Amino acid sequence: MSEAATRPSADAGALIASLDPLLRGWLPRQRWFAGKGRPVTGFELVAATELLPPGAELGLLHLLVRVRQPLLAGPDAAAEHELPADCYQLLIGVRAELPPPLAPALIGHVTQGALAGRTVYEALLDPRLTGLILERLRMPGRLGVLRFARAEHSDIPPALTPRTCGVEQSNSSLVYGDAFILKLFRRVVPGVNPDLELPLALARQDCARVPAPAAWLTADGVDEPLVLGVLQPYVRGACDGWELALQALAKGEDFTAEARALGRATAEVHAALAAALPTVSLGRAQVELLARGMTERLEAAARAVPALRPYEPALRTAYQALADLGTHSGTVWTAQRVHGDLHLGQCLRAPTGAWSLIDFEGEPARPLAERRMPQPAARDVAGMLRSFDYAARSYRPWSPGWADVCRAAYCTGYTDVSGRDPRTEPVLLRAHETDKAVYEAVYEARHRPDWLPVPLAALDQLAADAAGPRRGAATPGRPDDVR
Ligand SMILES: Nc1ncnc2c1ncn2[C@@H]1O[C@H](COP(=O)(O)OP(=O)(O)O)[C@@H](O)[C@H]1O
Ligand SMILES: O=P(O)(O)O[C@H]1O[C@H](CO)[C@@H](O[C@H]2O[C@H](CO)[C@@H](O)[C@H](O)[C@H]2O)[C@H](O)[C@H]1O
Repeated sequence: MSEAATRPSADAGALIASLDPLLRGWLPRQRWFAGKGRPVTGFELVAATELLPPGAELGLLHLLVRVRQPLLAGPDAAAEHELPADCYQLLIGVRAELPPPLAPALIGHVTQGALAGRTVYEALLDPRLTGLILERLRMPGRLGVLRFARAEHSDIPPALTPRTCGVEQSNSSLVYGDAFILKLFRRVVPGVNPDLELPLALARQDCARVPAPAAWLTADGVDEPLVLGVLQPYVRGACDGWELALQALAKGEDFTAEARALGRATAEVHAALAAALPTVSLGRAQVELLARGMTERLEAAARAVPALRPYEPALRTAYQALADLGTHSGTVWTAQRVHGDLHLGQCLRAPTGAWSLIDFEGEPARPLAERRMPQPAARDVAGMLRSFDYAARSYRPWSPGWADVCRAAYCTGYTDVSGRDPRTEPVLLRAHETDKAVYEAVYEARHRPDWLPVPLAALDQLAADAAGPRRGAATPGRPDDVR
């Protein structure tokens, strides 16, 4: 293919036909493949771009591929996507033969078409090819449907040594010289990706809590624009909040100072987001809509995860209480852009002790339009409160007291900066915490069934609280009712 043949063409059609049998076997095994549990019935090429034309020795193809899969019942049914077929970003290396260190990258040997006789493989495991991707990002411009952009004043040195980021994740990341990290989105959805939009908005506010995008990769000229990757400064020597929380639990150490610092960091990011992007007042109709959305997610989740069904009637009352408050008391909440999937794993602590927040994509299974809607800041607060509970419950013996004090310290830190204590809105907070735990139950049923008891235990407690406050617990509305 030449550069002119970067849109689907007869050549490109032949290319995908030749890769089809190999991708069918390889794709479902990838951690980031969102369609697990449903058979792959075919591929449709959206765009193919040669980042390095496959010459005699080496080639690099950038593919956007729609994966056809039937919708089945089960946990997936709660996670409808807005596209008829999910679109994935693939970076395919092409060689005559794979050198032994690249053996784990193998996708397969092509037997037909222009690449017949060649070996194709996961390009992100090949430093020669990932180095080339960074060089492209350093030079703004277009290649086929791909557009490489760079932030003004960003300084990206050449020839930084690339390595893959070892963690299991929903996307794929590459670290360059411990100076930058490039996140390449795997399942890509049309429209503005909040993982680029929000960090750019925060950078405009000089918010130091979020690494500012240095360069990014998008596609246009396809059906709708797509955000494909974001390069950000790498927080060297950082440890994420989840690891730190587990270490503290293992050593029997207090984590409340960190929890309070995290509360402050969250409030700073919320303030910067509220300053950068529109906020709205949630009147009666909007609160009803919010509560209805939560109820519908609960219903869908209960259809998909049978273990949720016994709690459904009691959990509904948490949402009803939210709707009632909005309707009858005239309470008006403010909604703003939020992180959307905040948990301890999304918080990085630098060796200096400073916390950064990352991964503003929101809950990946939710439609993009929903993820980009202004929401009460309580949504992120609830995500973090759930995360302290997760950490405490994942450690044996379970130490509920550890979670209680962290949750309270987090809220105190949030109040330090915002002047608003999230605990003074217990109905709003409880509804969001319930909604988050319901999401987690679906997430765990789908990805990590062994972890399902963690959100279920929380839902059990939330359902009991909805029926009446637990004995010895503070009255709802009192600041210490957060646990
Ligand atoms: N700016 C950064 N500095 C250091 N490490 C980072 C940075 N951004 C991400 N990471 C690391 O990469 C991992 C995955 O990043 P994340 O944005 O959460 O991807 P995903 O959406 O695929 O989960 C994080 O858990 C963290 O370990
Ligand atoms: O991969 P993402 O960061 O986009 O988030 C997804 O995976 C998370 C698990 O890796 C999941 O988080 C849940 O488990 C965490 C512990 O592993 C816990 O700290 C979180 O509180 C809990 O929600 C997240 O929900 C999911 O979207």
